[in-house]
Amino acid sequence: MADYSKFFDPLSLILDLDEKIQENEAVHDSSDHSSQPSTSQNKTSFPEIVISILQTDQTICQACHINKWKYKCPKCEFHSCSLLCSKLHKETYNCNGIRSKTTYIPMPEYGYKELMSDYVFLEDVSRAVDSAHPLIERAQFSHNKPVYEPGYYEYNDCKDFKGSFLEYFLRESEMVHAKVRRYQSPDEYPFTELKNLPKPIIPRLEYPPILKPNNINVNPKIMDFYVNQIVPSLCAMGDDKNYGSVATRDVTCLQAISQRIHYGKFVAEAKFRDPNNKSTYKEYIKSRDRKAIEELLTNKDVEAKLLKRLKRKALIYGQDITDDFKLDPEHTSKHLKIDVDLVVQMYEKFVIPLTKEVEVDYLLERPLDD
Ligand SMILES: O=C(O)C(=O)C[C@]1(C(=O)O)C=C[C@@H](O)C=C1
Repeated sequence: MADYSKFFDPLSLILDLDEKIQENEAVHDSSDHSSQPSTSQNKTSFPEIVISILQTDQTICQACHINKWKYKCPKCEFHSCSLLCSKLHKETYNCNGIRSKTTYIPMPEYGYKELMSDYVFLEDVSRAVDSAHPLIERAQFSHNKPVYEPGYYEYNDCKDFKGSFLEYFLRESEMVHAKVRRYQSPDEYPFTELKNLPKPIIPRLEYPPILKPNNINVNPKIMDFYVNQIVPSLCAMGDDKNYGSVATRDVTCLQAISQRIHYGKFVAEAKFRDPNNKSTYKEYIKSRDRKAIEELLTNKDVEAKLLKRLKRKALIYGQDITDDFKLDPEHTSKHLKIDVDLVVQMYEKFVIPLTKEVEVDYLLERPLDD
């Protein structure tokens, strides 16, 4: 953040100084009538006055140092009293006044508005693209069934592991990630049970405690759907022997889908905090009415928009850029590396419903008192 201790408008400082000096002199002049003799030693010195102005109390505008502040810059928290002072701080600190989506906000100030704004931001960057994009990469390889067959390989470094090559590779990846505290982040959930993962080797990061404590983890469902439905329908039949490449892509896909779906917890928290719906949510939660909760949090318009955007993005990112490539305005499948309709269907039939399931589960576990 900018160092405001050095910020001042010279003109206001002079005016302010003048005022302080006059006040100071008035105090000392009037003290002539008191029992305290006025001496040059007990007058406030010039540097002291400057310091006292620069260390103004927290209620004063940080631009003019005269008026009480009224506005707090959403980006850098600069306090200003007027449009003019706000403009001045923007110019001086080259601040655009737009709240950074990644800025940490202390929990008491983190309400429905911030949660929704973060959610919309994340929705943009991660909900549609990030979880669909890796699928395009995975679709470049054949199904490669052995990757998913338990016991296909024996693992010399862990003889008693009987899972598939994908599960082995996922577990190894998650062990490394656990060491660098990936699963302490409230939007990251491992597929491997936490008790089988090593402790982080670096200290815990403090995240704003937005979510209420909960144990919801739908990764077993995601794994099942991914291996048995997504991969076989998205990839060409057969075996091209690229097992390592396939496993790396699978891990990326699974993590992206998992993050997207578990993000439902944040969405649910935001929806619950919405002052317009809070009491209705509470009522449905108290009566354990899953269906009513789901209906209340469903927004069909958002779903339709999301699917439309997903299709557009998959069409664009899924284009095969060959030498004779020309952007196909009709988006015909001639240059496509992925079955776009299948991706959309997958979201419609599985990703969105499971996100909603997470939202409902979270709300049913959430304490009602705040
Ligand atoms: O955006 C929301 O409001 C959500 O709850 C998330 C989501 C989704 O999975 O994308 C789920 C349910 C809503 O009907 C719309 C979208």
